[in-house]
Formats: sequence, C-alpha cells, structure tokens
Amino acid sequence: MDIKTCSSTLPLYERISRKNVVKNFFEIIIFFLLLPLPVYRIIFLRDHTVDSSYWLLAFLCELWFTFYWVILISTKWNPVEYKTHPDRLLQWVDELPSVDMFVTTADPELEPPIITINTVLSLLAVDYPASKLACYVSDDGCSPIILYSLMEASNFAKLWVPFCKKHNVKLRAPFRYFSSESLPLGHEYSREFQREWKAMKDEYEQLSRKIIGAVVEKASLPCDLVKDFEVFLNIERINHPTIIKVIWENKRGIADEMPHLVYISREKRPTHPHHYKAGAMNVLARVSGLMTNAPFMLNVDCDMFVNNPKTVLHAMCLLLGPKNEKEVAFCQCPQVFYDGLKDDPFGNQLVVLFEYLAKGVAGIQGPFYSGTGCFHRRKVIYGLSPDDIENNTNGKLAKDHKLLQISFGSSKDFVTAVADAFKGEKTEFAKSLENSLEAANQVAACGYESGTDWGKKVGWIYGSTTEDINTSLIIHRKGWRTVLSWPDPPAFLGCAPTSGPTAMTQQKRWATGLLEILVSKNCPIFFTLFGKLQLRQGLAYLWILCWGLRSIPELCYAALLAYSIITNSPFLPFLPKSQEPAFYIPIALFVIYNLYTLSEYFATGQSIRAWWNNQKMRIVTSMSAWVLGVVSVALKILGISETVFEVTKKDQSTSSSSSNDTDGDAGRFTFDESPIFVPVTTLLLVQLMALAMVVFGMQPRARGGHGSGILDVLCSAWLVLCLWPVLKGLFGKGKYGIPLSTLCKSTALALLFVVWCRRTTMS
Ligand SMILES: O=c1ccn([C@@H]2O[C@H](COP(=O)(O)OP(=O)(O)O[C@H]3O[C@H](CO)[C@@H](O)[C@H](O)[C@H]3O)[C@@H](O)[C@H]2O)c(=O)[nH]1
Ligand SMILES: [Mn+2]
Repeated sequence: MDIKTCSSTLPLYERISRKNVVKNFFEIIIFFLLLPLPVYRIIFLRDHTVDSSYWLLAFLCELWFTFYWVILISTKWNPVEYKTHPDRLLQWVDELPSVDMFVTTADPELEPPIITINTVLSLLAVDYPASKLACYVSDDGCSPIILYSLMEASNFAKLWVPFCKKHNVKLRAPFRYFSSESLPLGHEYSREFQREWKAMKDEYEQLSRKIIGAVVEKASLPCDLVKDFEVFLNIERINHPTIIKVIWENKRGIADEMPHLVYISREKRPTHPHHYKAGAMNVLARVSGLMTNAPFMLNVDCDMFVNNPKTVLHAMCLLLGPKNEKEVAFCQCPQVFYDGLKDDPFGNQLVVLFEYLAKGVAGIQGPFYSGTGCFHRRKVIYGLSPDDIENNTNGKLAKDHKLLQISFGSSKDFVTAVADAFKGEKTEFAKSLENSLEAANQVAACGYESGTDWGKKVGWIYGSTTEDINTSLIIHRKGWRTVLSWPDPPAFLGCAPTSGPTAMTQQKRWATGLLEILVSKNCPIFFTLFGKLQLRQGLAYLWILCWGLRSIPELCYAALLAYSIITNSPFLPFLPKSQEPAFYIPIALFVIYNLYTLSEYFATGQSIRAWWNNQKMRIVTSMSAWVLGVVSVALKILGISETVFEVTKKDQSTSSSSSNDTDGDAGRFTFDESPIFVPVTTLLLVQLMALAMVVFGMQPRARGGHGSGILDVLCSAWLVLCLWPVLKGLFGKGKYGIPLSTLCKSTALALLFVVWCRRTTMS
C-alpha cells in the first residue's frame, strides 16, 4: 500500500485489438461467393422454365444464408482482448470493494451436491480479503442434502481456505486439486507441506464420502443435525416456505478467515410462477442486499468452479479503472469446460464461439452476459443507466423511498439497501447476519415481486429460458459497455454435457430461450432504433437470437435438395461447366468456407477431428434440438404450452480418484425416446432414399432438359456424411441406437415426403 503514489499512472488493464486482416479478407471472399446464389437464382428463374414456388423458397433460404453471414462477420470483425494487472490494484484503490458471490443449484440428482460443494469451496478460497466476500447458495431443489453438504463443507473450508492461502494453491476446487493419488512429481516439497497435504486430502475424502453417502441414503442424516432439518420435513419441491440458513458468519470481519456462507431456498407455491433461474437470481440479489449489499455480484452455475485464484482481482482491474466506473456494467469471463472429451465429439466445448464471437462483441459494445462467470455491478442490475449516473438521477431516487418501493417491493429494509447501492454508500448492518433473517424471509417469499418491477425492469429479466441474454440485452440497451476478462489460466471451469440427449436438451433450451427474446418486445432491432444499443451490437444480438431459428431455412434447404433429386429437377442454380462457368462458384464456396472454419480450429489449438466433429454436430443439432426449440416457441405463441427450463445434467466423474472413464465409446453419440431425434432421422432417411434413387436409376425424366446435376448429388452425399452420428444410430444398439418408435415415425414421415415429391412430378 505504501507504493501508492509512485506508480499510480500505470493502467490496470490494456485493451488489445486482435484484428486479423487475412481473416477479414476471406470473410469478404466468402460473402462474394454466397451472394451469387440468390442473385443467380433470380436470373435463372426468369430465363428458364422451372417450378417457381420451390425456387422462391430456395432463393429466400440463400438470401438468409448471405444475410446471416453478414451479421456474423460484422460481429467478428475486430476482436478485442484485455490484459489485466491485478498487482497494480492496490495502487489504485485504498480498499477493495466487497463482492457477493452467488451459486445456483436446482436439482440434487441432475446436479450432484459434490459438484456444487466444490464450486462453493473454490469461491470461499479465492485470493481476496475474506471480509469482503460473502457466498450465497440458492437451492431451487429445496434439498436437505445440499444444506447438509454445505454445513459439512463449511467445516472443511475452515481448514481448506487457510491451507490454500498459506501454500498459494493454484487449483482451489478440492476435487481437482486432489485428483491424483500423490503430489505431482518434479517439485521439491517440504516435509511440513507433504504432511499437511496428506492430512487435507484425507479430510476431503471424508467430506466427499459423507456427501456422496448422504445422497445415496437420502433420509438418514446424522441425528445431531435434526433440528436444522425439521423445516424440510413433509414439503414438496414446488410447494414450501422460504428456508434461509446462515451457515457461517465471518463475525470478526477478519480478512484471512472464511467468508460468510448462506443457504437460501426461496418460497415456492404452485400458484406462483417461479421463473426458474432468473427468479432464483433475483431472490439472491435481494437477500444479499439485506445481508451484505456488496456493490458487485459474481454469479456462477453450480458446476463452474474458480480455476484461477486471482479471478476476482482480474475482474476488479476491469471494473475499477476510474474512468470506467460510469461505463462498464459487468465483466464476463468466457465459459471454459474441464475434462472435455477428446476432440469435442459433441461439439459443445464452444472454444471457437468464445474465441471469435465473444472477443468480437468485446470489440463493439462488449460481451453478452452468458449466465455464469460474470461480475455484475449491483446498481446496474437494479436498473440504472449511464445517463442516470450522469444526471445523478440515482442520487435523487435514493431519497425517495416511496418511489423505490413501487419498483423494488414493500420491504423497508431492502429499499434502504437499494438506496445505499444507488448512492454507492456502504450500508450499516446490525451486528449479525441473523438479524436480517426476518426481512430476508420477506423478500424471498414468492408473492414479494407481484406488482413490482422485478423481472421486468429490475434484476434478472423474465420471459425467456435464456435469462442471461435477455438481461444482457436490457443492460446494453441503456448504453452500458461491458468487458471480457480472460485471465490465464481461465477464470472458471464448468462441465459440458457428455451424452447425446443431454447436449440436445441444452441446445433446445438455448434455441427456445433465444427465439423467445427475438419475438418479444425485447427484440434488439427496436433497441437499436429507439434505445442505445449500437447498430453492430444489435446485429450481434440478432445473430445469437437466431441461434435455433436458422434451423428452419436449413431444414427447408435440405428438403429442397432431396426434392430436386427425387423429382430430377435442378437444385443449385448452376449447370455443369459446359453450359455455365459459374458452376465453380459453389465448389469454391465449399472449399474456402471449410478451410476458413478449419483455420479457426487450428488457431485455437484444436485438431482436425475436433473441427469435423463440430461440423457434424452443428448439422445434427440444427436438425434436431433447434427445430424442436422453434416448435416449442411456436406452441408458446399459440398459447398451447409454456416453455420450461430443463436443467442440464452434470455427469462428470468427481470422485478424487477419477479413473472410471475407460469407456472406449465415451464420445459416441447416444439417443433416447425424445421427439428431438425425429426430424434429424427423417432428414437422413429422405437423403438416403434420394441417393438410392440416383444409384438405382429411379429418377423420373427431367423436365425441360434440366435435371438435378452432379453438384446436387454431392451436396446430398455431404449432408449424409455430416449426419454420420445419426447414421450410426440407425444401426446402433441400446443407448447408441435410435429407438424403434423414433425410427417408425421418421420412416413414415420420410416415405410421405418421397411420395409427395413423386406426386408433384406426375401432376
Ligand atoms: O429453475 C432453475 C433452473 C436452473 N437453475 C440453475 O441455473 C444454472 C444453469 O442451468 P444449467 O442447466 O446448468 O444450464 P446450462 O445449459 O449449463 O446453462 C447455460 O445456459 C443458461 C441459460 O439457458 C444460463 O443460465 C447458464 O448460466 C449457462 O451456463 C444451474 O446452476 C442451475 O442450478 C436454477 O437455479 N433454477
Ligand atoms: Mn452449465
């Protein structure tokens, strides 16, 4: 602290442009190869006699592909990175700000408590003064096992936190740290350290045995804890009162101790919508407001442990640079996954997405909030805009508690805390966290939000199963900038789905949620026109919001391809080279596009296999999960059914000796009975039937001299290649095979399609 004066001019971070002119050049080339498709089709349509309605559809699809490419390259055009200098932080500020850390969990079966506990332990042990931290765990599953596990973990943490800080442990999630039997070789370890390490490992194994045991035996929790668990008796997961427990309180406010740890299970009643994760986040914001009211809030999913002990410090560099105070709303860390299967067989490690898209938007108005690994400014979440701060509206608002109550609900204590957050002042708290329990119970009640702005203008925004992008959009609309924190090693690590159905459920939720936003009043187009969302940022949002919607033109295009082969009419508007030199355009497009995407995989250190797996999964996902996502939004619009947030199963091996993954088929795609697999299976069968007709010479005679050409057959063959995981599923057994019911439905649909095509040629 004494060096404060001498070097306070050194910046806390640098913003580095990663613009790549060669890449941009190829992006433009691809654009100019895409454009001829729709243009040519129009010309061709005028000159030749072809079925016009089907050509119009193809034209619209191609126009869409070109447009989607334009918004993609606009998003990726000038990527930006930040380099942070946490060592300079204390030269900038006298005192680090407090951070409230939120963990959400929702289902002890899909989200094993041991995973949640490891995330909590890693948060408790971060390199940051413990007196400035508080960890709140929201349990939407209302599970006594989570509470029990947290209590046990808190005892363990009293040893773990000092151990990590004393020995400067790099990995503070114990299941990762102790994942090997012995200390890593190649280091000199002191006797004392070796002894402590061993003792710590034993402690952790005991803890993990207790937790896993509790999961297995469910009912039989140790009897000395009965008192704490009475509240869980005779309740249902969706029908229970609020349960809040202060598990540990850092009473003496000592920086080296362990941060506060609080368990929250908000009230749920079947009569009240609970809004899934967004609802949970809003309760966390309110309860923490009453207990610690930190100006910053970190939120992570239960599986996202802290992987870099300096994560909070890195984020603070980006949030605290004085000139930024007014501008930066939140600091997002990329989602990175641990123990990923080799070569990304499910195409869900999102490496390329984060590398190019997240850094790309970081170069515009700032990255999107992606639901986890994000440091929020509390007053931004409470709805303030940069203008409010400029005009001191927040100061004025803070004086009018009556007005605040209209937005934030009736709790007087909470409104006082909101006023403090608006003014940027520290709240005076009673001696003990326990004193705020009554008010906390009030704000965690399911009726608290009715008639307020929660979920509409304040807090996490409701109405979409991807509450993250929805909330992000509302923040950017106000003109806030955001920043991307990408320390090395990565700030957080989480689990990616490792089975076909789980991966598809997640993708379906994303497709659903993103489309829900697109068709809502939060559509970015309005925000660009009437709000402060920058044009290119708006286009970037448009890109992500069409996540699942793009399956529709893709499905149409693939169906048209099959149609053209089955009816023997031209698909691509280019004829073999004797007649049209433009024949080479689609070939060039195919080659250059694939080389372009391949280069992105190489540049991020991935293999050619990973690239190929991602290409395949991109098509499989589109034709299954995304189509279903679009269907569920359509059903919502028609008022037939509501969309639901289906929790992703976290099935990583987490025991400290994880060696059970000798399953050679770990990366093989798996199936279940879900209707998700119907469209993709149908599409595959249709393509196979079309190709069979070519092979066996069963195509009808071409009309007007133009039949389907070699390019069309190649396209179809390529598509079948991309659907390889599904093709294997046709012949697989057990979970590796497509269930018979799906197969029957798909065959029926495919035959129907072929018959329909043949009928149109005959008439
Ligand atoms: O009713 C619910 C449902 C979910 N969750 C929690 O939300 C988090 C994310 O759920 P998960 O099933 O793991 O979703 P993912 O597909 O992994 O999540 C990604 O996508 C979500 C939006 O769809 C974001 O909220 C997440 O942060 C982002 O990681 C988990 O901690 C859950 O416990 C709740 O608290 N309450
Ligand atoms: Mn997740």
